Amino acid sequence: MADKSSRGLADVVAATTSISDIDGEEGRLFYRGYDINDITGRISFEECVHLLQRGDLPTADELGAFANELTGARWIGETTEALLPHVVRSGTPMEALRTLVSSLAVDDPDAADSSVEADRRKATRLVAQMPVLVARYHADRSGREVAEGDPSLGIAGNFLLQVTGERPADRAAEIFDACLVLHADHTMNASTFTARVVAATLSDIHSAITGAMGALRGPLHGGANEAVMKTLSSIEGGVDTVDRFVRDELSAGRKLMGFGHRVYKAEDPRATHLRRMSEELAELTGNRHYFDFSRRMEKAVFDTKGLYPNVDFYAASVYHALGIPTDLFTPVFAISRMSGWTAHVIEQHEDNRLIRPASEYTGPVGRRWKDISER
Ligand SMILES: CC(=O)SCCNC(=O)CCNC(=O)[C@H](O)C(C)(C)COP(=O)(O)OP(=O)(O)OC[C@H]1O[C@@H](n2cnc3c(N)ncnc32)[C@H](O)[C@@H]1OP(=O)(O)O
Ligand SMILES: O=C([O-])CC(=O)C(=O)O
Repeated sequence: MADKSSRGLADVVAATTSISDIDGEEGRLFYRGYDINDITGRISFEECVHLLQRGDLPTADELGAFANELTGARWIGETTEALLPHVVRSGTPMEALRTLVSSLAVDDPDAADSSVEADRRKATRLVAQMPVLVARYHADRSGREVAEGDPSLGIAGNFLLQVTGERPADRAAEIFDACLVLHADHTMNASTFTARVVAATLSDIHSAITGAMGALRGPLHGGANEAVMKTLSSIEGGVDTVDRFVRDELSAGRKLMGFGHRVYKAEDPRATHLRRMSEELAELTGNRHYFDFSRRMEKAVFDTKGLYPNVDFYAASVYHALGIPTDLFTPVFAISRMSGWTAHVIEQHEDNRLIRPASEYTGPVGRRWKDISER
């Protein structure tokens, strides 16, 4: 047994995986051996899901069949439909969606089957269901009918259609599709690790995903994209006030969300792509406000603290420009990460061992019981 604990399990190798890999020194990310820089903008999210869940990029025939499977699974089931009006009334979107994702298990046709083959079918279904669930949630809380889905659109385009109520421009759908690819998997991040811990008790895939949703929600993980938008929009004054804002926040000992990373010692490669997308959308929409503020903040944080932006930083201005409501940014992350989480649950179940690390005891020793009257 290791004789020293690692705070936050930093640098501990907690699993073997063939799904994704990171070179933190060089700032590189690989999905099943493909460099993210090579595939972003070249593969669709559907191809990415196939790669993560099934091991390879699909052939044209495989992609056709897989896309049909995904389109056919754009439903949420009677139980979730019935639960929806109850959960929209309270809590944040991630709280509601965590409950709703769990309820998807009830009407899943493979609910009673815990085989790896059934895991695969459930995994594909969950990827198709998540965007529908987020869109339905948003429509219900807004007191309107969800826009009718379009089976000719992929997951990205259909989601933008159903959330904004407007058919997205082709380029907007392409950019969002690339965002989904960029967020799909990231080795042993907190939510994926959570999913694997749950799966490793031989619990079911919906339980593992429900746990992952809870872990993703926090502002130190997926919740940071929403926090970034709130920070950017809280800055009063012009872009020149950003330097002072950053200085004040950092000198008060507060963290700036969207910066720093446990693994990357160089720029997060996803941030490089998202920065470009943010700039392109600023040009396309004719509104540079949040892009300019983001650039200035990035420079100020780097100059003051030497921290790089992570995936959540430029995702905020990109999602905002795409018309996605701020409190749906983390649910959007979950739509994409569902592909990685489910791939990891399958991998865990295929070669399982209970995940049960050790701990280092730091409490008192040698205490003796006293009767309650003497304590
Ligand atoms: C999809 C994702 O999950 S990406 C990450 C999303 N999360 C965020 O953006 C939240 C802001 N970032 C952070 O809190 C951290 O950088 C994390 C959680 C991502 C990584 O955490 P850790 O590896 O545990 O690093 P830790 O929090 O210990 O930071 C190390 C040092 O850098 C500082 N630091 C790290 N990130 C930040 C930040 N965003 N703002 C200010 N200071 C920071 C810490 O204060 C600490 O300084 P110290 O050594 O002087 O005390
Ligand atoms: O890997 C991490 O710790 C967090 C992260 O960037 C992600 O989950 O995408």
